[in-house]
Amino acid sequence: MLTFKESCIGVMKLSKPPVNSLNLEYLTEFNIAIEKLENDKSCRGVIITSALPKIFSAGLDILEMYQPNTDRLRQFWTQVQQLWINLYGSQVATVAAINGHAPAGGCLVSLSCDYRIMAPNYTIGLNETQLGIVAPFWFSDTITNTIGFRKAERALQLGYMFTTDEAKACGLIDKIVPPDQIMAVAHEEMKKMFAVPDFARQITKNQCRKQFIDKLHAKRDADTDNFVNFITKDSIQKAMGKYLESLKKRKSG
Ligand SMILES: CCCCC/C=C\CCC/C=C/CC(=O)SCCNC(=O)CCNC(=O)[C@H](O)C(C)(C)COP(=O)(O)OP(=O)(O)OC[C@H]1O[C@@H](n2cnc3c(N)ncnc32)[C@H](O)[C@@H]1OP(=O)(O)O
Repeated sequence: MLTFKESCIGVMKLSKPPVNSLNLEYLTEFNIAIEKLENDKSCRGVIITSALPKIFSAGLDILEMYQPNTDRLRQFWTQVQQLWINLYGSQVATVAAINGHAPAGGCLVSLSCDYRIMAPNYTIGLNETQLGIVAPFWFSDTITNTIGFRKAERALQLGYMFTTDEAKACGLIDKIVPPDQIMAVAHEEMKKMFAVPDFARQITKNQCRKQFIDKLHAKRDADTDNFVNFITKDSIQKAMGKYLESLKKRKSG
């Protein structure tokens, strides 16, 4: 993770080649970095983007979920939950500068921010069902809160990956920006949020989001148990094995 501060704005650049997949170690690093910025009194905003060309993040590292060690799998999921709690509940203003593809966990990271700008000709969405897995309730709450129930239900069922244009049309992202302007526009959008007194913006954000974060807090252990029980099922392991094979075939084909 490349993290630096530009005045009162923290910039986090995901930099885990080849595709910024989020494994246990990287999620832990991500959480530590965001918590550090959150606790820095001089930091009013955070921009999350990718240091890699063409990929914002490929989402959760599928290899963590394929033929897993159960203890590690539990730790992995605890870090995924924590990342969402940290980002969705963040008191600083957050902008996702999506400069590449953003499937599944990559999409969730961006949906957890306050504002999303995206470069053209990429794809974004919660494609979990295409892997034969199911987005948990807090993933689905987050997309529903962004694009509304009907569109979210349809997109979740299909595991639909939106083009940048489609994402803009349904409100999954807020603005389409050429890649060379994405950081400049992220700073402009940040300034708009800074024009509102921090405490008023923060209380409003809490009013909108707290109930959803509280819901996960109340069910956190059960959510981890569900995840581990679900992922370790033979049928789910088979489906994930097939998906991994299809990724490799697509590469060679
Ligand atoms: C009922 C109760 C329910 C309880 C809860 C249950 C379940 C929980 C749900 C868990 C949620 C999971 C969310 C996720 O994030 S799952 C991950 C989904 N991600 C994807 O599907 C992305 C797949 N990848 C791609 O589409 C493409 O790789 C790409 C990101 C568009 C990039 O394409 P390209 O540039 O062409 O690169 P390659 O495809 O060649 O990939 C390079 C390299 O990286 C490997 N790889 C890609 N993505 C991942 C990944 N997410 N994890 C691990 N590895 C990945 C790919 O296989 C290549 O590897 P090799 O070089 O070794 O071949």
